[in-house]
Amino acid sequence: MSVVTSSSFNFKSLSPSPTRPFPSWINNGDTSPSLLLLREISASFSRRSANSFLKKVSCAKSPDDYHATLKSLNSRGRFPRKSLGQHYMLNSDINHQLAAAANVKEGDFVLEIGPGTGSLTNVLLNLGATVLAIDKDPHMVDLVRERFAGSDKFKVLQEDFVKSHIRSHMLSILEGSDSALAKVVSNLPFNISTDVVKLLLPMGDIFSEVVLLLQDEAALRLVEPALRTSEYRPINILVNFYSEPEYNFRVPRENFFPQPKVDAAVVTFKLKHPKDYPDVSSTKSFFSLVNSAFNGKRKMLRKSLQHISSSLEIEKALGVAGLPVTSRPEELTLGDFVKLHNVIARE
Ligand SMILES: C[S@@+](CC[C@H](N)C(=O)[O-])C[C@H]1O[C@@H](n2cnc3c(N)ncnc32)[C@H](O)[C@@H]1O
Repeated sequence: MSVVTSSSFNFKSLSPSPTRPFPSWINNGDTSPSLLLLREISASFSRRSANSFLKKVSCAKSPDDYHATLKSLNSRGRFPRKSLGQHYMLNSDINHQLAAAANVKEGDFVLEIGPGTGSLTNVLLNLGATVLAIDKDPHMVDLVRERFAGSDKFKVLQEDFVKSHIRSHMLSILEGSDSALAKVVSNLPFNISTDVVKLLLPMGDIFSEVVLLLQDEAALRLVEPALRTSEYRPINILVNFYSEPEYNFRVPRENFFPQPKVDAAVVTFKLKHPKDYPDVSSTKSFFSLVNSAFNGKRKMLRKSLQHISSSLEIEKALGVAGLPVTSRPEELTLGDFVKLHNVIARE
């Protein structure tokens, strides 16, 4: 595995037409666009880290290594955009591990959010999957459309994933295919990860697995929240209601270009089929109860749920559900919320 360190990269320092003088140790004779870009970036490194960086670049063999990624972006005059969370994956081992976590194989249908330059897409297509990719950046869409123009197993849409009609896109792709359920594999922009989780996890009738590269701390909070902590939130109830989550492994920040300020982690959500969801009369009223409960996080449920029933009735329902009358939301597991909801719904 070749890990590139570019710790001092700064989005703003990257100018499309480099005019700053480059340090003499970088070969000024080569004027290829990617080397100019590389020099611009490297100008902000120390001499030692830049030397080791260049050495690693020259050793890299992947078609999506540091140099290839820069070249690909530079061929379109593109620079990573912070607002779009554009941190490109440089380590093809990680892309392979993402695909392996979802057990991607010949004949699978895979949704990829944010293909970027297509490094993960390439791995998915090589495994024999059909890929629907959605990217908000029209330049990245053009780039991957061109890169995979020869493949009839690739389709890309230029859309904001959060606003996309993903259910109808997937149903039209799966229609008439033998493949029962599709998979999601994605190196996500961190800023839309919560929205993506909320959108995709309730789609157990369409997807079997959702494998995401998330911010490490966010991943831990989603998968291993501790009861009675401030990190325990309604999204933890949602994650466990709709899926079996698993934290796979941490991905150090050095594997991305440009390097983010935080590490990432691969998380697998095995989606439950709707027939296996916890038994509640209405998911809408269940999550409405959960959200109301957490609205008054420090409050006891007999107070925060007063708009549903009187304090006395909530106390009674808590008792019937086998819970202390003084319960607070962060003390209840998914199972406890299900019991409480069903007791209240029966009354
Ligand atoms: C972290 S980069 C990952 C790129 C590529 N998958 C890789 O591993 O190198 C995130 C990608 O998501 C795209 N993106 C950002 N916001 C998006 C949104 N709301 N909907 C769809 N794509 C988005 C960015 O343009 C970028 O290509």
